[in-house]
Amino acid sequence: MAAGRAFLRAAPSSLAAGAGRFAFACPTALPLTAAAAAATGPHRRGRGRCYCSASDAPPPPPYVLTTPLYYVNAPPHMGSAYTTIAADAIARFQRLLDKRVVFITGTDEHGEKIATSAEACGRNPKDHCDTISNSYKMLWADLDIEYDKFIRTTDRKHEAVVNDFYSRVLDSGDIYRADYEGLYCVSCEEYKDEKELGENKCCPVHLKPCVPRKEDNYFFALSKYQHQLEDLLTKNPNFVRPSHRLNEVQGWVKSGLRDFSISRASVEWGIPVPNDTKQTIYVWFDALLGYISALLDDGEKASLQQAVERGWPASLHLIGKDILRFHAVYWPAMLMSAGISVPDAVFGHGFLTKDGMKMGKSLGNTLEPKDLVNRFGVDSVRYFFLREVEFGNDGDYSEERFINIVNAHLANTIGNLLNRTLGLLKKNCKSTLAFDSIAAADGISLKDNVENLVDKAKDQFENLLLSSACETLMEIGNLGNLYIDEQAPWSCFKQGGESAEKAAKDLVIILETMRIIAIALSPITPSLSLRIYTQLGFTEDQFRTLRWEDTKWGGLKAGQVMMEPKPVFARIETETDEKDQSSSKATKGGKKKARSQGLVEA
Ligand SMILES: Nc1ncnc2c1ncn2[C@@H]1O[C@H](COP(=O)(O)OP(=O)(O)OP(=O)(O)O)[C@@H](O)[C@H]1O
Ligand SMILES: [Zn+2]
Repeated sequence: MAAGRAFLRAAPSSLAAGAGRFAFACPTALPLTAAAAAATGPHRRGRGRCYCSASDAPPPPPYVLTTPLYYVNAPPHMGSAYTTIAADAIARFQRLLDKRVVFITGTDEHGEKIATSAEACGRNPKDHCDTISNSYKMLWADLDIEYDKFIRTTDRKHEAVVNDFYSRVLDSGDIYRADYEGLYCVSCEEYKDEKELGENKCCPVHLKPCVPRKEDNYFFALSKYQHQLEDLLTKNPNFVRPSHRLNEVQGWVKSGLRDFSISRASVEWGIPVPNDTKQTIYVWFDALLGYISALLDDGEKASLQQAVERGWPASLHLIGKDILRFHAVYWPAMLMSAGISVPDAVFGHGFLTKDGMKMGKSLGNTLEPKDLVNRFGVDSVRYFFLREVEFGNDGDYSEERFINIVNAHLANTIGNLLNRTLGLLKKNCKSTLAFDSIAAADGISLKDNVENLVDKAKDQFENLLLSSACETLMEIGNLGNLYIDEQAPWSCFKQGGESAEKAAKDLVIILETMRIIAIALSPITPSLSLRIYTQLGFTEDQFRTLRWEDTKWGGLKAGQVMMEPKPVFARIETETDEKDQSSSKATKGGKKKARSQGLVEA
């Protein structure tokens, strides 16, 4: 195929299936949840619903979002979890906007590093890949990750797609054979330019000396795409985000692109090069294709064309900055060569660091996400990393900071406010709302402030400013706390009459604020949001069908009965807390401790 063909956006011929938890099959398209089918019939749009429209109009293209396919040289760590949590939050936000989301993750399983790691564990490579790939899946379940597709590069369908792709690039005249000599970092699986290496020719990421290598390989004519890549980056400045990374990529391209080798003669654990079984395909020329082969359903005809028609191009590749060159330079050029649309955007976030160094499997300086979940709960882990690290920049982990942030924001600002309010409602209103939230907020500025902040958070989510979105939503919580403290409904109830009526309205106002926070924060803290939502008297099924537009003020109606107040978030106890508690027990009968856990009224 000619390299210069038009890059048309593929019209999806059918729809990507959701995760296999839906019980009812729609006859025409996606499966439905039992509840959605019972409540609404088949023609609904959104997560867990079918997308077949009554008018039979073609469905809009899906929002395809990917994480890197993680290398199975070792089990996942907090760095891999960070990208996946961020992607999950973005996918959940897009689903709230009623987009048809295909969230892809998976594992990259070929190459020298995998073969070596398998040997070190005394396993054959396939068994090793099965074990490690599974550990990723288990961690994603622990972290409330709702992916739609999990691709493994050892899947058969993937191999078929890689073969088709290789043939297309060959037909474009972009593959040739040559000798190559250079310095290689096995951990990066990449030849390095000497000028980017540190002392003793060490890789700057892995701090290990690169080794001289000479091979007779197949090459991809990257240099041919210099102008097309320059054009792509100039005409579409949003292709690489954040903007400082675009500058970096433009710098690489401007400095001149060198063809790169796409096969390895010395590596057996890989997909054989078509028509040359002595070589295997270079791991990156294989793994990147996983984003396309993931779109295929299991069991369907596996071909590149079929996969592309399933929803390509990707809307967003979310990656760490370490693999930006592969995604923002090599990958679009490869796609151009094969006559396939380039993705809409690549976002390269920063590193989680430990003592200033990138946390990574090769350096072994990792933090275990499962330990953090066991100790602090999944919402804390998701919230802390997305709130604390400005998305795009590096961030260092500190346990003290983790505990302080999570306690201040999730336990105090959110959990305690809900608990105090529900406690007052139980004591004074039999846990039942006396007013609609719209009527209760008539003339109250808090309502306008909440609405403005929700709009701001939506904008921030849309622009991937995840930390800022958390901050904005916490501002709403702070306004709620300020409001209840200023209005002091506990004393108004005691006064009776109009004051008590006003107090009953104030409780509705706060609970409506909590309802809105629960929805808007659900991309970040889905479990916590569900607990808040069900305490407000809604069902889990209602929670699952929520959309962003449900953040509009007015969801709570008079007569709605709230649940028993139960702390929705357990404050993380520290040694200082324990000391405080023993002294407060002696003086105040433990009231302080109880309040810090969200157990008592103001
Ligand atoms: N310290 C980190 N901070 C943020 N993201 C990370 C970090 N480490 C890994 N990731 C995520 O994982 C991707 C790299 O995946 P990979 O499986 O190669 O893990 P790795 O731990 O970086 O491996 P290695 O240390 O061998 O390079 C990154 O692009 C990023 O998405
Ligand atoms: Zn390296």
